[in-house]
Amino acid sequence: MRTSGPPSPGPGAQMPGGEAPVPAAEHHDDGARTLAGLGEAGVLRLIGRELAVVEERRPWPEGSVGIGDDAALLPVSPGGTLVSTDSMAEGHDWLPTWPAGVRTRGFDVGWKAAAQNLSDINAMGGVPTALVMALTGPRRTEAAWIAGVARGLATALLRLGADECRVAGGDLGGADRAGLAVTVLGRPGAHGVLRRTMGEQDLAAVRSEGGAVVHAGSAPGWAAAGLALLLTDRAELEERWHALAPQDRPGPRELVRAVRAQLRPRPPLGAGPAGAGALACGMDVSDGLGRDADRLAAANGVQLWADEAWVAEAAAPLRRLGRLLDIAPEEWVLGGGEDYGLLAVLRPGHGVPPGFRVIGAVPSSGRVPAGHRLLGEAGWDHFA
Ligand SMILES: Nc1ncnc2c1ncn2[C@@H]1O[C@H](COP(=O)(O)OP(=O)(O)OP(=O)(O)O)[C@@H](O)[C@H]1O
Ligand SMILES: Cc1ncc(C[n+]2csc(CCOP(=O)(O)O)c2C)c(N)n1
Ligand SMILES: [Mg+2]
Repeated sequence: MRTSGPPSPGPGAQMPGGEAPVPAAEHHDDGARTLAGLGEAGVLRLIGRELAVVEERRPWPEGSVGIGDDAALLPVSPGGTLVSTDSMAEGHDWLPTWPAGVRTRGFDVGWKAAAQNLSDINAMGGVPTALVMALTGPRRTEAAWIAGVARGLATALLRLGADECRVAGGDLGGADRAGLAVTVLGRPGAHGVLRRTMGEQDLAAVRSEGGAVVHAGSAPGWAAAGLALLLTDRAELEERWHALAPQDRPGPRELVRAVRAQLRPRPPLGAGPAGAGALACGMDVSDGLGRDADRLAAANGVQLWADEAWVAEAAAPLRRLGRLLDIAPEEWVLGGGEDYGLLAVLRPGHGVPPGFRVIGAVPSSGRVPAGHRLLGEAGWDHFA
C-alpha cells in the first residue's frame, strides 16, 4: 500500500484476497493471441481446457452427452427442471477499464455470469445442475481474456458450492463488444420450489398475523459501493481520499471488499433449497433490496418493511466508503443491486432457517410497524 494516496486498486490491479483461481489449464502455444488468430476451433479448445477442472471432478452420468455434439443430453430431474438465463454486456454490466483504473479480467466476467445464474436457481429453492454459455466478442479479443472467462466460470462452480453443476455447452459468435449469456438448469431442492407468490394459506396467515422479512447472503450494499468506487475517476478518488480526516478514510480492506463484491459476487447457494420449507415466498436481490422487495410485495399484495436497526447495522461498515464518495451508505444498502442475496418472507409458525436473518416485517393489513421503513422502488433499471 502506498502511503501517499488512497489504497485504491491500481490500473490492471489483480483482485487481492483468497480467490485464487483453480490452477489454470496448461497453456499450450496456440500461436495466436486473439480470437481471429485462433479461429473457432482453437477458441473451443482453449475453453475446453479451462473447463476440464469441472469435467474431471464431475463426470457426466451414464447415458448423458456433454460438450461436443449439437446439443447436450442431460439426465431427467425428478420433480421437473428449473431454467433461467441472464446475460452480461461490456459497457453495461462491466467496463474493460473502469475510471478508477481497475481492469475487468475475463475471470471476473465468467465468475459473475455464473454467480448471477446460479443465484436464480438458488432463489427458486433449487440446486443448479448444468449451464450453457454463449460468448460473443470482436475478432481482436485476446484469447487469454476468453480463457479467463471460462476459468472464472469454472472456478465459480467449484468455489460457490454448485456441487452438481456441469457445463453442458455453449456458443461462440462475433459482436462489436464482448458479451456473455448464460442459461442455467436446476432441479428442485428437497423442500420443493420457492416462488415469488405465497400459497393461499401462508398469505392469509401473513395478512392476519403479520410476518417476518428474512435475508441470506453477503451484506447488501457492498456491490453497489464497489460499483460507485469503480465508476469514480482515479484522480478524483485520490483527491477525495486526501481531503478526508484520517479516521474517515477507507482502508485497503474496505476498498478491496467493495470492488470484490461488485466483480465477484457470492450468492448463498444452498440457502434456497435448505430454507425453502420455512419460506412463504422469496427471490434473489439483483436490482436492489428496495426494488426487489417491492416486486415481492406487489406479487402478494402486501408490504415489506425494513427494520431501521438492521439498516443502520448494515450501513455502518460502509460509512467510510460513503464519506469518500459522498453517498449515504443506506442508499447502497436499500438501493444497491448485484449482491445476489436471498430475500424472503418467513412462513408463519416457522423458525428462521440457517443462514437467514430477520431484517424486517410484513405487517398485518393496515398496520404500520414502529421502527421500520417501507421498502420500495429504489434500485437498478437497465432502461431507466
Ligand atoms: N426477454 C424476455 N422474454 C421472456 N420473458 C422474460 C424476458 N425477460 C425477462 N423475462 C421473464 O420475466 C420475469 C422477471 O424477470 P426479471 O429479469 O425481473 O427476473 P430474473 O429472471 O430473476 O432476473 P434477475 O435475477 O437477473 O434480475 C422472469 O420470469 C423472466 O423469465
Ligand atoms: C458498467 C456498469 N454499469 C452499471 C452496472 C450496474 N448494474 C448492471 S446490471 C445491474 C442489476 C442486475 O442486472 P440483471 O437484472 O440483468 O441481473 C446493475 C446494478 C454495472 N455492473 N456495470
Ligand atoms: Mg432473479
